[in-house]
Amino acid sequence: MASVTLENVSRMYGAVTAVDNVNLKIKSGEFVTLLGPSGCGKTTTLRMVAGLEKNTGGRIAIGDNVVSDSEKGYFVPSERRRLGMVFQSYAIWPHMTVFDNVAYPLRIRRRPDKEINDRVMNALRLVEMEQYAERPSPALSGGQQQRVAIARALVFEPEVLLLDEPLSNLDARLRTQMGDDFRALQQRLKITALYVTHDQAEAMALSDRVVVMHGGKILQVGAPEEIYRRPENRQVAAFFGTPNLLNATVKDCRPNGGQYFKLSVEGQGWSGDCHAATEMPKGADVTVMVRPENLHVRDAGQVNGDLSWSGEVSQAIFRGSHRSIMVKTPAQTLHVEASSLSNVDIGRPVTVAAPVEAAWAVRN
Ligand SMILES: Nc1ncnc2c1ncn2[C@@H]1O[C@H](COP(=O)(O)OP(=O)(O)OP(=O)(O)O)[C@@H](O)[C@H]1O
Repeated sequence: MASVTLENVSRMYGAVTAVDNVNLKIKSGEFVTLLGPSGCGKTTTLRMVAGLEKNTGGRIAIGDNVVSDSEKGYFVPSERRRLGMVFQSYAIWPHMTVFDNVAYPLRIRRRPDKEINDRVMNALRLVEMEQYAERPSPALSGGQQQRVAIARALVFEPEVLLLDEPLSNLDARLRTQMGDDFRALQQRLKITALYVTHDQAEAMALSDRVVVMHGGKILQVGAPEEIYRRPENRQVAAFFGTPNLLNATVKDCRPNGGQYFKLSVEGQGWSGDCHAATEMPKGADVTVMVRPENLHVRDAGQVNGDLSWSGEVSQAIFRGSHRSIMVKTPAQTLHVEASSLSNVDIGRPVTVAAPVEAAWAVRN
């Protein structure tokens, strides 16, 4: 398996900059996901690595081989890049059996029958579909068709696998299961994978690292937990779920002994401690992020946390797996995700609290 390197990669369409100076190194065997809202440049980035689109700036390398260098006018076509690709529309041919679908890329390259048979059966075994080899493709479920598409992408033992929203045609339950299965397969085979999705939960569950994109640029690259818990700015924070974002001012900042700084902050009618990645001057305006699942509702006055707010319950919604509780405070309404067993009356005065590890501050 090979690494993938993008150096100052850009793509212009006339005056539109679809991808703007992207730098990224995907290590051999790593699973990296490009995540971002519609139009942020994910697909264009993937298609440039695939060789289906030419970069108008920068260089792309697969392993030690440069495959595209816009300054030198050098471009290796897609079919010579040793890539496997899986797209949203599986592109399974309905008039062929499962075996023939997977064999197709080998047949057009006129490989010997014995090699075709061995490689196809091996690829089908990897996705646990060998017993369906002779089945006509239309007689498969969506999840099975997707596995055939993955087998076909693997049949050439590609150096890198590129996947563009491959699970988005599946229903929610199958999507999670296929995602988990695919992650297990990727780890077992140590495939280098570049994956595109706009689904945050999918990106977090599958990836070694997530690349958050916006407007053609990379906003942040990091392990899923790092990006979720320690976003670099308000935009990345707001991209995952529905965090509480509170305006505050820094009163004090000191090293925390570890990697982070501990801040004392003050907002409208509240104060407390939180963590930050960088040192912040006294008086600096910050946004403090606290995720709904890390907030706890207590009886009024019962302070049990490093940060707390006084307020009144304005709404409580049963959602099956949890209960969404809205608490109106002088600063703003806080969203708390509590156990579905918990129950609170509307209008009741409460204290909302969070531990210091759950509160993360970024500069405004
Ligand atoms: N062939 C094209 N001609 C002109 N503009 C294009 C072309 N392809 C893409 N774009 C523009 O480039 C930008 C990035 O598109 P891209 O498809 O990479 O986004 P995306 O993040 O993959 O979005 P989605 O999730 O909707 O697929 C968009 O503004 C899009 O309109």
